[in-house]
Amino acid sequence: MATAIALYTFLAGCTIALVARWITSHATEDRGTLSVSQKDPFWGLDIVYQRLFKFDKTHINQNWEAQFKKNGDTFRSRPFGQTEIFTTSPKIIESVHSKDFGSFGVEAFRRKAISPLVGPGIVSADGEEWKIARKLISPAFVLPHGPNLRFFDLHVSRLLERLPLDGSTVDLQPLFHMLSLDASTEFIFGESFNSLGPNGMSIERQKFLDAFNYAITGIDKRLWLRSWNPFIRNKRFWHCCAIAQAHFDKAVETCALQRSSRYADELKDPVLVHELLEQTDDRLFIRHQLMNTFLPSHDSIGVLLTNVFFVLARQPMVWFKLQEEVTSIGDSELNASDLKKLIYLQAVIQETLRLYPSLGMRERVALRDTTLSRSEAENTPLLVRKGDVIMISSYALQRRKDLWGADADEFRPERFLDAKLEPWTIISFGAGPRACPGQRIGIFQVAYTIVRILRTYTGIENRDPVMGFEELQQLASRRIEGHLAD
Ligand code: HEM
Repeated sequence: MATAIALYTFLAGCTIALVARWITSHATEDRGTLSVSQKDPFWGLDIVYQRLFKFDKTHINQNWEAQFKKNGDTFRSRPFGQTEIFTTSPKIIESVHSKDFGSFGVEAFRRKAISPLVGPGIVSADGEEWKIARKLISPAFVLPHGPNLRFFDLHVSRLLERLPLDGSTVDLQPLFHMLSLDASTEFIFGESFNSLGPNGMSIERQKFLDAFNYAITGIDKRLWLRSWNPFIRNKRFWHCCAIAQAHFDKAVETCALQRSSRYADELKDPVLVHELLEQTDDRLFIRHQLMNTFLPSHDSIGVLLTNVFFVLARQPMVWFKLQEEVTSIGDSELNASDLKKLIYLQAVIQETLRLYPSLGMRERVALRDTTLSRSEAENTPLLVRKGDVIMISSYALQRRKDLWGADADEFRPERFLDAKLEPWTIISFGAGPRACPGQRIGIFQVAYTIVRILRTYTGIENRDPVMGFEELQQLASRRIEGHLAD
């Protein structure tokens, strides 16, 4: 009986909360000429059902792209009374990311989901808090002479040692993720995890990584559930967060002790922990900033390299063209400016990011009432209310046929050589003040790794029975399976 009363009280409470939310979200007000993607005008239960049960989990980005094809470049829906504006309009994207940057934030939906693991910091902060965090970590990304190769080169050499030379099959994906981990830990702590090293990672680091990876799956759920988060009960998630944080705390202490010897080597790239230790003694704050940077960086180049080789294995012509370009510069040592001159290689990386962006959909929440215009031709401005969510699909934007041509779905790197790009039609690294600070380092590392592989191997052959790109959504989109190269 008591249980039944509690259940009914709970359901009544939920209904009242939802009605209040529906009323306060101005459900009946005209939001410009936007098409609406839902049949149930009140709760949007049809779209909730569709997202939960009809969306193909291995093609989430394509599911959203299909919605844009059906409803136009900008449409809205209102699941449970929450207004969501989905868009691939370059003009709206420009406003949200740049012109009207201050009216939009991420904290409302990211903070509660992410901070149990990484704490408050750049990834989940808005306003002043975000500005301070961004300013603090920025010096570590300033590399006046381009990234230093000495250390990254060692990681790539170790990767190459693990690739067979006898034509046998190899799964590249886990190796690229190890490379990514080794490079990002080098950048953050000045000492790599060396997962590709001869002895592999230490047991302690492996324990940290397992805990961190498990916690990420929890964060992913929390991001999806938004305000329903408190209903998740998972002791293991909290335990894993604690393990990961303890590892970072210990690493910060060790780095603080090594500080004086660190600067003896002037040739080294800046290291994030040391840049932060220069600016503050607050260890908890430092741990938060480090973990906030580790989160987007630890697998970033791993995902991109995997996607590049996914394409190369399926399009040998692209591989041969790359090899021609790389051969033309001989066997000389490579620095950042040499790599920039390899324009076809740069185009291959850009084209991979266009078709397979690691963040296919990103959200922003309106922090105040504002208006946005959709295009030069569209006179009616779009009214956005405080609390509305803007969902920007870079995946669908970067495949729009009216922006990229009839062959938008095809992998054609030449498009980056031929034509001048229209602004705000590609946002693979984000854009505006919040654009990825690691873009230069990331592109450099990816380009360098590809060149080293091209110099070692004459060809590539796909041995993956799955030809299409199947996604695994885990904060970022990545491939489910590795592909196999020769
Ligand atoms: C090479 C592959 C990479 C890609 C495709 C990529 C992509 C992105 C994107 C799309 C965002 C913006 C997210 C948003 O708008 O909400 C972002 C943010 C960020 N990225 Fe990257 N990233 C890469 C590499 C890196 C690296 C190597 C680092 C660090 C060493 C890094 C650190 C960050 C940080 C700290 C942010 C948050 C910036 C802020 O909110 O102000 N990324 N990245």
